[in-house]
Amino acid sequence: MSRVLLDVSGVSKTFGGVVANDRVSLSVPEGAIYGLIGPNGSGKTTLFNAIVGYHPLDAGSVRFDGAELSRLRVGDIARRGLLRTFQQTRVYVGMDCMANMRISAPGARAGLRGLFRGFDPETDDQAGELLEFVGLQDKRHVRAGELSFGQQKLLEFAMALMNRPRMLLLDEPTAGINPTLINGLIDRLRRANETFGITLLVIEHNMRVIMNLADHIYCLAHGRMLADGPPEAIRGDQRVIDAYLGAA
Ligand SMILES: Nc1ncnc2c1ncn2[C@@H]1O[C@H](COP(=O)(O)OP(=O)(O)OP(=O)(O)O)[C@@H](O)[C@H]1O
Repeated sequence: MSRVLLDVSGVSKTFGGVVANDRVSLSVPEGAIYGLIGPNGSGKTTLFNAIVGYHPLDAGSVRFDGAELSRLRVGDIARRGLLRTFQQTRVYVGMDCMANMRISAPGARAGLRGLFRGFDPETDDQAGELLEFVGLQDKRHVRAGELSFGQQKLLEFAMALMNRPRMLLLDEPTAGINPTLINGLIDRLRRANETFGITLLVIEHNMRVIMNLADHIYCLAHGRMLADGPPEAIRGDQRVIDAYLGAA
């Protein structure tokens, strides 16, 4: 097995009286695709936020490639190659796809001026190639707001790839997408893992998707790590089944 890239150890986070993460630990080896599941409110998004520096931890540590992240800011963590996407897409609806890609290039956000000044050919080449990778090459000059929700998710994924991440945390990448596009998106996630070597940790409610995609699955319930194992073990784990039935 490859070496550990992301190592979360004993992470706790409380909001007022709500214990959203209670001493959560997990680790993801470099080059793997891991899943994170759990009923609504079990603490999955809170854990993603903790990993990428959106909020300070109450306790615990997050190490990425051996370095402690828990005191770093979001931007510093992103520069180390660890990025996340969101349940709701975050594309710029008034801009076309190319402009969305350009503004996602490292350093672009620091100077909006760059948008008007034009970008270097290398950035544009990379943007074009990645739009092609996600199947949006025909939509280069279409405003993101005119894309379907599923296409916006593909665009958001391509925007994340502009940063050449080492690891992506994906928060429900298939939520709200029609079944045809879901298969395309899964295929792209797998290819990003195989072709670019990007390690993935994926929150997913769609069991068919995560069972097919992930090498290994962690399951949270009530803020705690309930179980982890290969998909076939998780599928039959009575604790996991009970957690979902109890939450239904
Ligand atoms: N900023 C916040 N302020 C207060 N409570 C919060 C905050 N963020 C999360 N929580 C609470 O923490 C708990 C865990 O929420 P979280 O969003 O992490 O769960 P989740 O597993 O991602 O849920 P879902 O599957 O519905 O997205 C919930 O009880 C939620 O209400």
